[in-house]
Amino acid sequence: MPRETLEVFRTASADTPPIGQAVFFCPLAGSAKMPAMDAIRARIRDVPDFPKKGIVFKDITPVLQDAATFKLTVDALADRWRGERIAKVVGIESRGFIFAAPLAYALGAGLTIVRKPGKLPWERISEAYALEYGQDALELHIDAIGPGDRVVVVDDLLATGGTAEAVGRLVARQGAQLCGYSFVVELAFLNGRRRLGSEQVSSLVTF
Ligand SMILES: O=P(O)(O)OC[C@H]1O[C@H](OP(=O)(O)OP(=O)(O)O)[C@H](O)[C@@H]1O
Ligand SMILES: Nc1ncnc2[nH]cnc12
Repeated sequence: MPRETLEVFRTASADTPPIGQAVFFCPLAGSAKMPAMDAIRARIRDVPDFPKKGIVFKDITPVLQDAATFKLTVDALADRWRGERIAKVVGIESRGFIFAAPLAYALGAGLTIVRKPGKLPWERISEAYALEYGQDALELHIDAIGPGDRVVVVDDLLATGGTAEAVGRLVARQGAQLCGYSFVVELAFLNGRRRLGSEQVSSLVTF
């Protein structure tokens, strides 16, 4: 197992309740008895050895499957950016799209999608970023955001920060104003926020 793979995906699992317990708590999500962030945290499932042996994958599908928890997750993301005159929410393929679209709707902002190579049909710019083996890239339509647009970049999870950092470069190349990055989950031990500029980063749940 390459060392970087282990570091990116390994997360502590001891403090995450089993999913059966989370189902029990669901009706209290967002109430005084169970604050929103705890309700979200309770529904993030650790999956050991996915996608490779030694990796603990943070599975967000239980957050999505529960109506109350999905709603309070989107509401919590929106609360961070309400009143900030955000013109575009930039969602990162693919799990970032899940949260970026309802956030854009909640803020009355446009949705901009950043996609993996070969998916966007129109004229585009591209930024490479490091993976465990070699490189990948992300792409943005040239007419998606423009000079002065106030934008927030959204993804489900911050690990090393390489993905979000590449998107930050795409945003900067278009002359848009990056107001910050929003994540549902942050793997703090990987220090991704330091790479992005800590003051720029907000996340709902930290492991
Ligand atoms: O901070 P980093 O170390 O760059 O890692 C975080 C990225 O990894 C995951 O995406 P993945 O590439 O697995 O794609 P997916 O959303 O299509 O599953 C996650 O959704 C983030 O985009
Ligand atoms: N541990 C992890 N769980 C889910 N997505 C990830 N992306 C990078 N590391 C991850």
